[in-house]
Amino acid sequence: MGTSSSSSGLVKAKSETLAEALKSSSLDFSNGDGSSHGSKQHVRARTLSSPSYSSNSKNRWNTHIRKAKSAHPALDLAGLTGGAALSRASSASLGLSFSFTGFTVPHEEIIASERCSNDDILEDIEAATSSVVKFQAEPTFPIYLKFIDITYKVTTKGMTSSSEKSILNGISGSAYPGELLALMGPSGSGKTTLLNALGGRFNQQNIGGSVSYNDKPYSKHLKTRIGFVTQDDVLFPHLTVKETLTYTALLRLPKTLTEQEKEQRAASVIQELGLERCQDTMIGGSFVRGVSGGERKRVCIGNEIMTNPSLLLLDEPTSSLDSTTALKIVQMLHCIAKAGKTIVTTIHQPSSRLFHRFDKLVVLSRGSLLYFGKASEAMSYFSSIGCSPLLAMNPAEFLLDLVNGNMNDISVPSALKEKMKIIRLELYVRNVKCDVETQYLEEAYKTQIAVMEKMKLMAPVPLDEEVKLMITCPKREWGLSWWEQYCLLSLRGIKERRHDYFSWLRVTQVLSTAIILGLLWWQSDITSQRPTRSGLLFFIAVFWGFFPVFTAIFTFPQERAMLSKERESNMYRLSAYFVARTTSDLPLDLILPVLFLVVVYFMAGLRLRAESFFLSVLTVFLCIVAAQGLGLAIGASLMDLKKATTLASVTVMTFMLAGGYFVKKVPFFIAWIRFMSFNYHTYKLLVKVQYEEIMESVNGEEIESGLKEVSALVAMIIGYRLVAYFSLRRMKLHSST
Ligand SMILES: Nc1ncnc2c1ncn2[C@@H]1O[C@H](COP(=O)(O)OP(=O)(O)OP(=O)(O)O)[C@@H](O)[C@H]1O
Repeated sequence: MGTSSSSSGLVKAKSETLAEALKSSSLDFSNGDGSSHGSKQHVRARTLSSPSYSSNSKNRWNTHIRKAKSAHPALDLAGLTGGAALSRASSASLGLSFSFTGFTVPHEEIIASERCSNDDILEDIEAATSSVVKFQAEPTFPIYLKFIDITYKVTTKGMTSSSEKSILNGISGSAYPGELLALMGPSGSGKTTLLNALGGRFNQQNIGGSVSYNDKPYSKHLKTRIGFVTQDDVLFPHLTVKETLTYTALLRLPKTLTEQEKEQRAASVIQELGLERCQDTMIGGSFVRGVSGGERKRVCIGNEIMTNPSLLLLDEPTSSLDSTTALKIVQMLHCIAKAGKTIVTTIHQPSSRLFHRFDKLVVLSRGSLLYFGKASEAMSYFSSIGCSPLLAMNPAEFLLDLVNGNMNDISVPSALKEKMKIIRLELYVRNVKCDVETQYLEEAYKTQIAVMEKMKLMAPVPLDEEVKLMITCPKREWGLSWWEQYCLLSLRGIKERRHDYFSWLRVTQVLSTAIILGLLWWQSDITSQRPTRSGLLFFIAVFWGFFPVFTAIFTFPQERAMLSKERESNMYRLSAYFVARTTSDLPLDLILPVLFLVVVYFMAGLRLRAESFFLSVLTVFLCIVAAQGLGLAIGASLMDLKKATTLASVTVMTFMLAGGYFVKKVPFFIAWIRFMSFNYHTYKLLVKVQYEEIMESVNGEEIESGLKEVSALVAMIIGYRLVAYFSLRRMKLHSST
């Protein structure tokens, strides 16, 4: 890998000298995972990444650097302080970026750093380390993101006809390691759509143009390298902030870290995002009061930055935050970017202080590109095309006013003024709708910048082919084994549903039904063969076949957004999630029927034998698990609660009617329904348990061995769950696709 030139030798020598220097100043110079990586060189400052790292550690870091400087005065100081020379060394000669305390410093950053004074670099690094150094130091790779002529169309259905709507019209741009790219534009201009396209979140056939990552197209292996903070906060409402971030750390961080290290990482993210005060507060949601909107947003960001992704995409990370917190968040993103990550964020109305943190800017209006380039050059570009503010204005405010066509405080070129007059007249006379300002700005961009920018985008990224391939085809590794994932997901599920889990409402519902049944069938005589006794048994079969279906239906549709998000980031195996989600509630599912049957047994005077009580419990348990399977299958295959409840009510009613109590002989052409009815099998088993030694038949039905019924219920338990599992496997991860 890499070229072997004389400069690479020099660079290597410098790297070694730096290693020595850092060693002598008590810093550990090794690969991120502690092993030797051949040509890949990583500096890991363990002292700094330790959880005990505090604000004065910055000073310690500076001391280390200064010690290194004085020990090796011949060393390139700019490179040493910023890690820049080494980055240049490795990226130029080895085709790799240099991993510095867990993040890479890319080629561009290095070149940029040459223009800065040593103090600037030191300041940059200080800021970066203070924000990001606490994140674990595994090696990351740079991602050069380019997008050329992105188009996106959707078909919208009207009352009578359907039409095609263009959401994005040929958007081009780029974001490289070390850069923070902001997507700006009015609401509905296509920012989220573009961000989704950049994150590979659309079916390729819906989208035109090309998005490349280190000159390679999107591949699913990139999932682990990309962090995506969605506009809607997708979090479990009943978990606390600390629990949320700790579970993310445990599930998403690599196996190379111990459980303790993962927990420490979660703790440092909490500290980093200023969430210490609310770390034990529940996240909350529509029905539960929890943390504030801004805190929730920060938890979402924490979930994504936890894994140290190479490319971080954020949709409105500062919405609903006060200006200071928003600035803090953007400052942190800026620091993460400077540490070698590629960051793209949509933003609504940044303050001027915030605006100056952006390296690049995309300005959109109605899906068209009005500007792509350096953020610092945006104002001069717009003034070059005749649009500049008449009063001192925040640049972001000016840009938004401009693209929204609010020209009150903006000087407008005479050509545009003339055009606007004609259009207004046309508007008045013919009721024509035309956005003349956007058209003007779009044309201006096309003629002034677009061609030049596209040429730049065509240039290959400064990385070796081999390194590019390493990024698109990394080894897929889970953070935990299947069993560990299962245990952790079960525990998380139980914690999230702890309020439901021991719900007194459910207990009251079951107990009151049992008492009413007991009173209605009070001490019914088993030898009297009264048909009412079979009525009681049939009701039990229906009761325990009804509620589980309607509870289970909600399971996957309710967790769809979370499942989709977590699967998108390869957090765990679907099978581990599925088994955990469908088994973690089973203990309660066993407790409730036991309670129920104890009451009914004694009150209704059912057969008082330990064996028959145990068999009745087992029968009801099988019925519950089979009914849950049906609910899970319907919910997972439809993923729509309205449709699912409608289908489930029809199915459950049919199963009940075919359950052997109301209709004794079912016509042969629909006899199969009876065999699919868990009510039927449960009823038959309950009857068998109660009457086995007393009579040969009940209500004209022969009493046989219950093996057939048990097998049928077990087949349903497995079959319905398989349907649910494969439906989830097929589930599209994003509703937009
Ligand atoms: N699947 C779709 N079907 C129909 N219209 C869509 C679809 N997806 C996006 N749109 C429309 O495309 C436009 C751009 O949407 P997008 O969410 O990207 O805007 P935005 O700039 O992110 O807005 P905001 O800042 O309000 O979040 C909107 O008018 C939206 O209604």
